Amino acid sequence: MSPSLSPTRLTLLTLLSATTLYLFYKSHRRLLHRLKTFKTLNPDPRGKIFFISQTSTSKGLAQRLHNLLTLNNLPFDLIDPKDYEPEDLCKETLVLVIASTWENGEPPQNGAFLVNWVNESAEDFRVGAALLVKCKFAVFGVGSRAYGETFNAVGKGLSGNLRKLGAKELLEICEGDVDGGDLDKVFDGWSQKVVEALTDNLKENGVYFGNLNGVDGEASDEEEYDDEDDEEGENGGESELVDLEDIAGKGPSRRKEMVEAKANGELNGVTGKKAMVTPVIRANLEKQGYKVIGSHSGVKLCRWTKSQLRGRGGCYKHSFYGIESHRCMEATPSLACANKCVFCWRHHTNPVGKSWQWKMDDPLEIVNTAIELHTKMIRQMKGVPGKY
Ligand SMILES: Cc1cc2nc3c(=O)[nH]c(=O)nc-3n(C[C@H](O)[C@H](O)[C@H](O)COP(=O)(O)O)c2cc1C
Repeated sequence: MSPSLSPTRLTLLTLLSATTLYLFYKSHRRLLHRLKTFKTLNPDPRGKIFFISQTSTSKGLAQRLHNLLTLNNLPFDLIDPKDYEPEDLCKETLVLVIASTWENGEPPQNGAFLVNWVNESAEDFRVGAALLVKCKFAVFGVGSRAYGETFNAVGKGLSGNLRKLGAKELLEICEGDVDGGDLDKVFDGWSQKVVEALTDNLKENGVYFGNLNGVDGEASDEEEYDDEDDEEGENGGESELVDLEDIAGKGPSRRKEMVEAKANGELNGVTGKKAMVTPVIRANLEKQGYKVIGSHSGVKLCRWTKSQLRGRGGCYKHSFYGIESHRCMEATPSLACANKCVFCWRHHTNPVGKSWQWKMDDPLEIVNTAIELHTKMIRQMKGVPGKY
């Protein structure tokens, strides 16, 4: 045997080849992961112009803005919101809205669904304040000052609620008055400012709207790659946390559900129930550690129960009245008991006065989930081995 093929060298050579192959495989996976992340974060690199319009005044203005942006090489899609799925807003990075207001401060028909979705989401604590964090927006309101308090109510409401959902203003809202005699001049001035804001960004950052004032469309260092994700992928397992971007727009949407319900004659309060958990809400709740039950409830141990189980003090019920609600699930598990020691959003969002219509379909499942969470917690505290 030649010295170059001695067993030690052979082993070394094999090890080196295996390492090279492994590194190649890892870098390939890393590249795939980056591509996937980039796609998720930048599903559509074009901006959107929405027109919310009844008699085409706002639609005409939106078309004018679209032409101006195109002339300046700023790629935008002109969108009629009646053809748009609001849950896709989570994927947008730049949104311009031209919105008129009608009777009693209501939106025109073509934008009613989108406007209601934004308004309801902004008031729904389960949705969270970071839903549209990647999005920059600007609103131009079309209305008449003659209507007093409701002057441009739709534009103003949208602007405030988009902010509540985490979107950032590219420009402050601009309010056009159709009876003021200067609507075109005001609109053209605002449009020019939009172009300037976008082209300034293009000069500074090399992109016309990604990374606007620090809002980045690219993955951050932490997000870029996580070896644990990789291991999960390798094991063929699924991550328990569902990423908002992964789920948004993929599950059954609220608009689709409504269309289907209408086709089945189920709407208008006859037998129709509004789904409580849209894909966006579900993803948010699961990220917060809730177990979502049916389309109506989410359950997780309340922080006081956890604290009490850890011997760090309980809630006011214990301090003031000595009620040991953290032990309730051990003794006589019931829905009433679950209410005491699990946080179930039903009890924090009284539907009275809200448009939600729902009832509790699976009380048993709520209790069982509460018992399961409680038991897991206690086993964990006692150091019982197992997967929690
Ligand atoms: C019946 C009616 C009600 C209106 N109510 C309001 C209102 O509450 N607030 C407002 O700012 N403008 C109001 N306007 C003015 C409209 O917003 C205005 O006519 C606008 O140009 C309509 O734009 P659009 O064609 O894009 O829908 C109202 C107009 C009409 C005809």
